[in-house]
Amino acid sequence: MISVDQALDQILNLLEPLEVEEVPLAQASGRILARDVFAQRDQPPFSASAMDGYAVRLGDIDTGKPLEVIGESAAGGRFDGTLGPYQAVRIFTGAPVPEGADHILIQEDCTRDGAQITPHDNRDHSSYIRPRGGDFSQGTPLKAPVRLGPAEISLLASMNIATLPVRRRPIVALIATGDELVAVGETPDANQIISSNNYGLKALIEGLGAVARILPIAHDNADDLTAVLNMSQPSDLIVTLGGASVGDYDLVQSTAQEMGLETAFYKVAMRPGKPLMAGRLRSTPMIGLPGNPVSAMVCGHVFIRPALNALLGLGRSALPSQPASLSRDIPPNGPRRHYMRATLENIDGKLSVQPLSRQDSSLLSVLQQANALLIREANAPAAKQGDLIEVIPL
Ligand SMILES: Nc1nc2c(c(=O)[nH]1)N[C@H]1C(S)=C(S)[C@@H](COP(=O)(O)OP(=O)(O)OC[C@H]3O[C@@H](n4cnc5c(N)ncnc54)[C@H](O)[C@@H]3O)O[C@H]1N2
Ligand code: MOO
Repeated sequence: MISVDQALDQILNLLEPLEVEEVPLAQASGRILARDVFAQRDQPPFSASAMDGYAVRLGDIDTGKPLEVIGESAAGGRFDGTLGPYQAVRIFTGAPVPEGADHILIQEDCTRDGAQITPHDNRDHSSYIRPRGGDFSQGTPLKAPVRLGPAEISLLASMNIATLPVRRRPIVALIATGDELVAVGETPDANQIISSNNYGLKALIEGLGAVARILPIAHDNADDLTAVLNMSQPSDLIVTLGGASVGDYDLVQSTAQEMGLETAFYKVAMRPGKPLMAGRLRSTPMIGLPGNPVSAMVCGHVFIRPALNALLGLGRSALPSQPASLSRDIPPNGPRRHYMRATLENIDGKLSVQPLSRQDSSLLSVLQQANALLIREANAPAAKQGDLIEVIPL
């Protein structure tokens, strides 16, 4: 059996970043920027007022003398003249600061009487001027690769970048296998269960900006599996669910091999997830996940997430983990790295992690209560309450 790190490395070796396509900004949410893009303009494009009030010369208002209001600068327009001594221009938030002014006197800090304003003694001392280019200037890059969330999208809009080079969305074909499975919404007979793994994986995959195609459930025979595997195009990755272990009806690997699968590895020293398999079927990378529902989802986090990141040009890396303090003693671990379902809490700024009491890989209700995977290394000795241990937040 190979280690989790070796398995991930071999999976990543099967994958190349996908092609780049141009999309309009309004359709770029959640996509991965594939090349650096550059601001088309300065922002703000002029020095701008941050408040409603009066553009003045700071030296004038310190004297306590009244100032004469000689014009107005509102957002979308500007005051064209130059401010002279003891003059003020009425100004609004976002409007250009007129020539000669170096300070915005907010309207709460003065009294207006006709065309005159008198500054109050007890004033706010901020200048309230946003300098030209203070946010970014023309040519400022947004560096690739980066996932485009709301902050990036609004920044790019402000940079006046109307279309963007992004990675094509990976297409993942999902194949659940097993005679006991029926699709959600159908009526199972007494010996059947509802197929959940394909829906859980679809949610995980689509949350990362990829497209999941749920194919028909394959029955536990080579003909049916072959027929469904033959439906897997178009796809950038084939993920099978179940049929991975050593039982008489675990036929995924042997059937795929008949179809030309080149196996990269089979079996990983991890719990849950031991019967994981990966390879290349014809030209498409394929990952065979174990059928136990929690095993499938844990492998989804540990392998499918990094695999999709690789297809999206986000590099080759394992999911980030961080240390947290154990909230109770735990026994030594066996020979496989254990990803324990756990709850992670921030207590007074310190992360505390508690493994859930039931760790069987069939328990979706336990997975749903977990918000982290606690990593127990292979053959780790017993750990004590308060020990620091690595966790992957989910
Ligand atoms: N003698 C051995 N038996 C098993 C071993 C082993 O090493 N020796 N490994 C165990 C481990 S670990 C796992 S994990 C499972 C994985 O088996 P398979 O990948 O072949 O999965 P199945 O047998 O098809 O199913 C296991 C379990 O999960 C349920 N299942 C399957 N697919 C779905 C689905 N889409 N949605 C919901 N539930 C699903 C299935 O009904 C079974 O209950 O093998 C152990 N056995
Ligand atoms: O490793 Mo299996 O994946 O325990 O449930």
